[in-house]
Amino acid sequence: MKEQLKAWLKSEQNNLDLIIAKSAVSFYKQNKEKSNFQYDLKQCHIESYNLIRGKDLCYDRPSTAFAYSLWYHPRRVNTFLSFFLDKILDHNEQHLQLFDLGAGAGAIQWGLGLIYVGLLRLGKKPPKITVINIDTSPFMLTYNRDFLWAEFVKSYPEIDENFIVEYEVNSWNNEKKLETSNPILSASYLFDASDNKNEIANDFKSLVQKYKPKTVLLLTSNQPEKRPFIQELEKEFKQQGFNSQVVLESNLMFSNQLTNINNVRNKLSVSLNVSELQRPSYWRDSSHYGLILQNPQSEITFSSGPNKISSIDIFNPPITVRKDVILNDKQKRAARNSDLPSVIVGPAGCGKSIVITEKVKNIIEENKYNPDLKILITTFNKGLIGKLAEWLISILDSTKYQIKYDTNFHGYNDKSSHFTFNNSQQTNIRLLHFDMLPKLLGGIRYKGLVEHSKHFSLLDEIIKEVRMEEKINNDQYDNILNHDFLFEEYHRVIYGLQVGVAKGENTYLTIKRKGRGNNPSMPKNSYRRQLAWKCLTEYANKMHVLSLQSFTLRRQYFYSKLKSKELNIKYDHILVDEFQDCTDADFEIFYMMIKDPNNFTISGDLAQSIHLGTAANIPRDENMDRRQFYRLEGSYRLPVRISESIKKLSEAIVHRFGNNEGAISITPYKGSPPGARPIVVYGNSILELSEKVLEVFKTYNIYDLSRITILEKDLELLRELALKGVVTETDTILSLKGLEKECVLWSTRIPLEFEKEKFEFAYTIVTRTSCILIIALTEDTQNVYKEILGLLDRERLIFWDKLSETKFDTFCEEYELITIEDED
Ligand SMILES: Nc1ncnc2c1ncn2[C@@H]1O[C@H](COP(=O)(O)OP(=O)(O)OP(=O)(O)O)[C@@H](O)[C@H]1O
Repeated sequence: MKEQLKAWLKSEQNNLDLIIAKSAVSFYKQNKEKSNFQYDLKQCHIESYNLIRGKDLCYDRPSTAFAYSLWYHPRRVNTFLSFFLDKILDHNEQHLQLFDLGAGAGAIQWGLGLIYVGLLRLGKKPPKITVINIDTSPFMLTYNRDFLWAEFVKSYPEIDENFIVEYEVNSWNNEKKLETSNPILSASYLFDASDNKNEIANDFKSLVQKYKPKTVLLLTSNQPEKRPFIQELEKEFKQQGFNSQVVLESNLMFSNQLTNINNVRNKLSVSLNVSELQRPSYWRDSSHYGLILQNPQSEITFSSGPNKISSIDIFNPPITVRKDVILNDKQKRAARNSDLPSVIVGPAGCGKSIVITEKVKNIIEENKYNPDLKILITTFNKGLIGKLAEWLISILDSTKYQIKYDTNFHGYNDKSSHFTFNNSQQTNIRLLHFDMLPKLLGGIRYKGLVEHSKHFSLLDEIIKEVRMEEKINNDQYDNILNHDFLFEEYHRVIYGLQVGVAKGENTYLTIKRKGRGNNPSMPKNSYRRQLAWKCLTEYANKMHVLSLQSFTLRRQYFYSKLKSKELNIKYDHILVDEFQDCTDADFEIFYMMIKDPNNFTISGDLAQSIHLGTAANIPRDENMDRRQFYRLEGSYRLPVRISESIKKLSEAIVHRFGNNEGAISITPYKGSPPGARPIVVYGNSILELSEKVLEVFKTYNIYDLSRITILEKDLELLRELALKGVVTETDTILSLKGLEKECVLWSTRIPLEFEKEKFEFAYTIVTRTSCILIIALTEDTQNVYKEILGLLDRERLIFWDKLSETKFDTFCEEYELITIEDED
C-alpha cells in the first residue's frame, strides 16, 4: 500500500504546483491595487534571503506568506512527505493528531491532506486527522487558511469533516476536545531561528514532558552550525526514554522545476518589476536533517482518558487576567517579604508592577490579614493606581476584605482605594496617587487645579524684573533665565534636594546639583547661580503669597508638616511603583511615614524617567544601607521584534545615566506576546498620513486590534482617523506610564514637553505597546526626535512604503553615546 500511495503522491506533483500557483494568483488579484504592494513584496523577497544567510525572517509583512509560498512552501511539503511519510503511515491510530509548531504556511497540513486523500483514492479508510497549526505569524496562518488550503480543498474535495484543521497564533490555549491520545508533535525549522533557539528548545522540552507525545518529528536545515544543536536535543530526549532515528538526505518525493509557480513568478517579476522573482523555484530543497523521536512509554501515560490541551506555551499570548500570571523565579524572589529595603528594577514591561502586587499579597498572607496591618501603595499615575487595585482584587482572598474607592469632586468613584480587612477599624491597604498624599494624608488644602501656564507667566515676570535689576541686556544668561529651566530647577533642586528657600542661599550656591548635568553650566558660587537663586526665591514667595497651586509646593508643605512632627503617619509597609519620579525629598517623605525602612519597597526604571531625567536616582542614604536589589529581565509586554528594534535606544539611555544600576537595557524576551516589528509610515500631509495609517491598521488588524492609541495628543490625526471610522484615542505618556495599549501610534510631529528627557520620553512611548507600534513621520517630525530615529535598528523596522523608507533615512541623525556628568 505504501508504494501505491507513494506512486499516487508522485503523480500529483504537477497538480500541487498548480494549486500553489492558483493561490498566488488569487492573492495577487486581491492585493495588487494596494499602493505599497510592489514595495512590500520586494522587501519580502530581500528579507527571505535572510534565511539563506542564516538570519531570522520576521514573517510580519503583509506579503511575507505570499512570497514564501512561491519559494519555500512546495519544498517544505516535499521534505515533510519524503522524510516522514513512512512514520505517519506506521502510526496506527484511528485519530491522528498533529501539533505543528512553527507551522508557517501549512506544509505539514498539506502533507497530511495528501495522505488522507491518497488513501481514499486508493480505496482505503484513512484515520481521522486533526492538525493544529501553531505559529507566531498570523500572516502565515491566514495565507494558509484563505489561499493555499482553500485552493487545495477545491482540488481535493475528499477533504471532509474527518480532516480537522485548527489555527492558533502562538498559543496552545486550545479548549477544543481532543478525544484521542498519542499526538504527534512536529517542529520543522523551529530551531533554525538564529537568536532564540535556546529559549524555544527549553519551551519545547517542557512541552514534550507535559504532553508526552508518542512521536516527535523534527526537521532542520543540515547546516554545520545547526546540526549540533539538534543533536544535543536528541541526547536529552534519549535520556528521557525516547528512541531516536536520524533521517539524513532522503530520496525526495518530488523533483525538478515548479513549472506553474515559475510561470507566475515570471509574470509577477515583469508586471511588478521585482527582479528577485526571476529566479526559478525548485521542488528540491537540499540538505536536511530529520529526527524522529519515539516514546515507547507514551501509550500508558495517555490511556487514562482524553487529554485536554489547556495551556502550552511555546510563545505566550499576552496574559490579561492577573491571577493567571505565573511569576518567573526572579519575579518570585523579588516579591518575597524580605525584611530589607527592596529596589526592584528592570526594563519596561518586565513585570515590576506585577511583583509589587505579589509582594503585597505575600505580606498580607504572612500576616494573615491582620487588622492592625497598614500598607501604603503609591505611584505617580492615576491609571496605574487603578490597575494595581484591580490586580490586587484579582489575587487577594475576596472573603477577607472590603474595598472602598475615594470619590471625586462629582461624586464618582476615583481610582484611589482603601482595602479594609475583616474585623478592622482602619484602612489596611491604601492605594493613592502620590500627588494626593499631601491632601488626603497631610490635610493640605488644594485650591483649584495646577496650571502650568500660570507658573510660566509668573516666572517670566520675575525674570524680567531680575534682568532689569541686574541690568542684563544681552543673551548671555538666557539658558538659565527662562521659565522651563527655572521651573525644573525649583522642583529638582530647591525642593528635590531639599535646599529650601529659607536660609538656603549658601546651600544652593555650593550644592552639587545632582543629575542636572553641566548644560547650562552653573558653577558653584558663580554669578549665574546667584541669578537663578534670586529668581527662585522670588518664585517661591509669590507662589505662597498668591496661593498659586503647585504640585511641588504641596509636597513641600507636606514634607514640612511631617518633619515638624505636626503629622504622625506611620505605615508598616510602603511600596512605590515608578520610583524614577521620586526626588530625594520624596524619599524623605516616605522614610518619615514608615515605621521601619526595612519594609520599604520601590520599583521602577530610570530609563523611563520623564519627570526628572537623569536627576532621578536610587537612594543610597542610611535608610537604604541594607538595600536589596532585584533585577528583572526581559519585557513580557513588548513583542520580541519591538524590543530588538529599540535595544540601542535603551542602551544609549543606560549610558546617559552613567550605567547607574537603576537603568537597565532591554533584553528581548522570546516568550513575549506576538506582534510585528515597528511599522514606520510617512505622510506628506495629515490627510495622506491618516490614509496610510488606516491601511496599516486594516492590515495589522490581523492581530485583533480594537483601537489605535496616539501618543502624544495629536488631535488632528485623531480627527482624520475618526472620520475614517477607526476607533482612535489620544493620550499622554504621563497618564499612560506603567500601563499598556495594544496598538500605539507615536506621532513624531507633536512637540515634546520635556525636551531634555527626549530619550526617556520616546522610550516610554514606544514601550507602551503590547502588540503593534506605528511610528508616524511627516515633514513636521520634531528635530529632537531625529537622533532617536537614528538609534532604531533598521533591520527590525517595517517601512510601509518606499517613501516612508526614504524619508526615514533622511530624518535619521547619528547620536554619539554620552554620559551626563554633574558639574562640580
Ligand atoms: N511572569 C509573567 N508571565 C506572563 N506575563 C507577565 C509576567 N510578568 C509580567 N507579565 C505581563 O507583562 C506586562 C507588563 O507587566 P508590568 O506592568 O508589571 O511591567 P512593568 O515592568 O511594571 O512595566 P513598566 O516598566 O512599563 O512600568 C503585563 O501585561 C503583565 O501581565
